[in-house]
Amino acid sequence: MSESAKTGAAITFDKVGKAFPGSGGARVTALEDVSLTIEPGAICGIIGRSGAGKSTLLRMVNGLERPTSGTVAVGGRNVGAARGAELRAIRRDVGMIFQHFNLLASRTVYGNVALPLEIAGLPSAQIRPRVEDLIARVGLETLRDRYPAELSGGQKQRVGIARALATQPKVLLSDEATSALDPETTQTVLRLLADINRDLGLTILLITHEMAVVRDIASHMAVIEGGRIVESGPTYDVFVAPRHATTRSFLSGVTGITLPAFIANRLQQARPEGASEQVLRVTFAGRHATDPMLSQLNSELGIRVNILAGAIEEIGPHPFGNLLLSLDAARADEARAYLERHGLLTEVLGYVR
Ligand SMILES: Nc1ncnc2c1ncn2[C@@H]1O[C@H](COP(=O)(O)OP(=O)(O)OP(=O)(O)O)[C@@H](O)[C@H]1O
Repeated sequence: MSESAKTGAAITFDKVGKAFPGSGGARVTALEDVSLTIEPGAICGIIGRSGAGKSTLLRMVNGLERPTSGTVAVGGRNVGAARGAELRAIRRDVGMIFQHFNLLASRTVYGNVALPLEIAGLPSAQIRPRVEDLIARVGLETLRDRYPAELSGGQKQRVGIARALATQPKVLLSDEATSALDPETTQTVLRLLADINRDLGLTILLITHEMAVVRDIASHMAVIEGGRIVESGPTYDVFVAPRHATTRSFLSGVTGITLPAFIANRLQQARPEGASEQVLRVTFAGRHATDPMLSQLNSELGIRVNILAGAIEEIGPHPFGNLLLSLDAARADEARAYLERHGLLTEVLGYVR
């Protein structure tokens, strides 16, 4: 960037609630008691199912929605209470990108990126170099005079990103920005966002229903369900030791490991009478490896395990792995204690006869 970039701003949600008027005088609670702090320069992914409250949460950061209770602050400024010039100033600090790009069809790439600066009343001599810079940053120099209809989805999102950065915001909001893109284009857009975060230091808050997006880009994450944050923390920590059932179910989609059908169909929560096998998820992080552990279980304790499925993932530079195992239920407590003592995390998924 030719002009010095601003650093990111913290985003804080403090006991935020939001209710909408519903039909017949009823009220729809979209958010309840949401407290979350996103540090300056972090990339935070909010994941949740449809209707969980993600968009409502995001839209509070730029004042498109106001909380019914609690406060939302950007860089210490209370967004919900801001009006007029103060709200406009906050909005200049908060850029946003959208699932369907929201570009003006009648404007070229250049014209779309320049628009927020024209609205802000910047002199045209200052607009040109900044827009050229932004177009170069997102790699669209050769397409600057094209119209949106002449661009691919990934290129359109690059225009959306350049436009969102035009006012040199401290925060970038991403509303399912890669949901309409194919997996390869998703990766290039996520890489671009990560580069922007690294180079400009701005805080990125993104909402998604895809755990892979969180894994690939977010330093921190929060899981939202029924308007409440059910789990949050550094992405690596949540992936390695998910506590909430919703988090686990999102994770089972992304780790690519699910129980084989012949086991899943027979799985019971309670241990049955007689001989049975316990089905276990074992998670290992960083330097802990399972290979020696599983063979030591056999050589030291005489406990044999069956590996049902397994995969190794990376979160940023850190590897972590997941294994699904089954073993004699009568020896399972002993085996789990042994694995936990050696730094592995275990979770009982159920039992099969
Ligand atoms: N303007 C509104 N008026 C009434 N109810 C609303 C309004 N906006 C959202 N809601 C309700 O609030 C809840 C949360 O909606 P929200 O759009 O924030 O969820 P979401 O997680 O973003 O879902 P999706 O992924 O489908 O966009 C839903 O029950 C929704 O119907």
